[in-house]
Amino acid sequence: MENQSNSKQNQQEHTFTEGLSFEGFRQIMKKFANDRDWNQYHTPRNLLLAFTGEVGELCELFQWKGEVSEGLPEFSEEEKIRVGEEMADCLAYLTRLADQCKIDLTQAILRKMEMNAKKYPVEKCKGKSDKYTSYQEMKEQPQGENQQNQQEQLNIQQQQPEQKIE
Ligand SMILES: Nc1ccn([C@H]2C[C@H](O)[C@@H](COP(=O)(O)OP(=O)(O)OP(=O)(O)O)O2)c(=O)n1
Repeated sequence: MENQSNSKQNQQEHTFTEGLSFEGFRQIMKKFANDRDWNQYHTPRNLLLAFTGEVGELCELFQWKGEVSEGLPEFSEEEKIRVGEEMADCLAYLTRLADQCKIDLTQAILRKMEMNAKKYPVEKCKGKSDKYTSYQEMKEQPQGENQQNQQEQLNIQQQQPEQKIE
């Protein structure tokens, strides 16, 4: 009986607690910095360094564990809490960084997800993890010339990443 309810729980979709938007979190972090007179330290470069430091702390928790599974069954409850804390620190600094750079993070996320959907159409990439460049359509060319042209196109795309999805 207990096993049945456990497996039912495992099948349930994992969700985040509702009620916090990116704008809400921006305001929380802004107030946190304002209250402490820390805007003077929260410069873009400092925040970027702090962010990467926290990414490092998150990586440290996974270091030497080998591959871990969905839901982190290999981690203790305490370790899982630490994982959440480090993720929160990463997001806190990223949110502050976006704010201090005057980037609308909500808009940037929505725009980027739309770009991703166009770049990785379901019908072309379902079940495949290839980079989008591997299935981009190439103009019909005679053999040999086509290969050279593909390499040239890849080189151009690598130099101009913002034009990749057009
Ligand atoms: N100048 C600072 C210092 C801290 N924080 C906030 C953002 C993070 O959410 C958290 C980071 O705090 P710590 O630098 O103390 O880092 P940790 O919480 O990871 O502590 P430790 O390094 O001991 O693991 O506090 C901040 O906004 N600006």
